[in-house]
Amino acid sequence: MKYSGMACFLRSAFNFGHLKVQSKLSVIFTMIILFTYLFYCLNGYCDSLPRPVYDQQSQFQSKIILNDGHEASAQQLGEYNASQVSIVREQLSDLSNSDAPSNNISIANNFGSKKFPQAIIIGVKKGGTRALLEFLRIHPDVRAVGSEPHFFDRFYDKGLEWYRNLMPRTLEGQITMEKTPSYFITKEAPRRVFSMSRHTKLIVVVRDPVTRAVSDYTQTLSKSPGLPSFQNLAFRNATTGLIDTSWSAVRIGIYAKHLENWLRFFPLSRLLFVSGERLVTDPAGEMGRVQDFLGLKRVVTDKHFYFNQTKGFPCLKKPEGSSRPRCLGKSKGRPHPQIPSEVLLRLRDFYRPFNLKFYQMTGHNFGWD
Ligand SMILES: Nc1ncnc2c1ncn2[C@@H]1O[C@H](COP(=O)(O)OS(=O)(=O)O)[C@@H](OP(=O)(O)O)[C@H]1O
Repeated sequence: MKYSGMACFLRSAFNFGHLKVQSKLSVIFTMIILFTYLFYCLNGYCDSLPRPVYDQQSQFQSKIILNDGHEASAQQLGEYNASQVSIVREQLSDLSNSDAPSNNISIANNFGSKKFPQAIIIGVKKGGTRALLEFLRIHPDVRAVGSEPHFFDRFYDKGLEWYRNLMPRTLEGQITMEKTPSYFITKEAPRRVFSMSRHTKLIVVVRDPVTRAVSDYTQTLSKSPGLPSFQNLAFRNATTGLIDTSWSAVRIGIYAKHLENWLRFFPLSRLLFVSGERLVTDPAGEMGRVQDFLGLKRVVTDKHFYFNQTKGFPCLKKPEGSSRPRCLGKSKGRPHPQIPSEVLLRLRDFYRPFNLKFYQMTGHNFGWD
């Protein structure tokens, strides 16, 4: 029954004897194209056609918000932990000034395969990690997750396959990357990354720990305006000037202590320390070092940057195929509250021995003292 119906359809489709040979040929040709297109769509290949940027962005955002590597419904979105949503919202706002977030998101890609990251930006929080990742994403051989996966600190129990599924697809020769600044201070992270791959390259963006602490405080203050003053939180005892190392804004800046944990598993050669200060004053120079470390051709150069006077930070010149230059969002490079100079001096004294140790461990003087 099915076959006789089909035969009838084909007979009537090709029964156009009254047409001239030329017209017949063009009708046959058109039908071949239509059938081929139908065949490809049924096999799912139509998905790889480029979509409008806004469509990709919304798809990208829902993937990020859920962080589960799968397409998800609005209901699942509502069920998702509120703090996660707010973290991701901030991460998205970091990218808000980008028109297409980066060239490797603006092309729908169903080719290649999802691999574990060969390189991870592991820290430090407020060091300039977002800037580094966005600058790297201009490189055609780098593909990175836009959000922070937090696999090696928060979601390790979800398993490695869950993690790999979050990664973008890469082609031969492309590097998969992600950034989660809290890995640097997570005790279990070095062992966990090592058990994924001992060859993972680790990048740490470090910044003067005093400025970093103020930046960290500024971020918390923006979310909780009733927060006590910086000095109230920084000192255990204001009279003696004893620093409260249990305050995370202070603790994160003791870089030497955290680095020790990583050096138990990885040789120093597997780590690259990027100066957060130089990333602002000489982004191209710092990007040169990063590309060398990753074994990439130096594609990202000074041609890609301009200094935006209003923002006070380097931004990306308009990338190819985009109409606007790109700066990071409002939560990056925001003004800091005024902290009394004696408080900052005391904090600087506190960090000095740790900084010296860090310079010795890395063989690099970052000039914070
Ligand atoms: N090009 C450019 N544009 C804007 N901001 C820049 C840039 N390069 C470095 N920075 C500095 O990055 C600081 C934020 O660091 P992170 O991205 O690591 O923050 S986070 O841990 O992901 O929240 C951010 O800290 P704040 O100045 O305190 O906002 C910036 O100083």
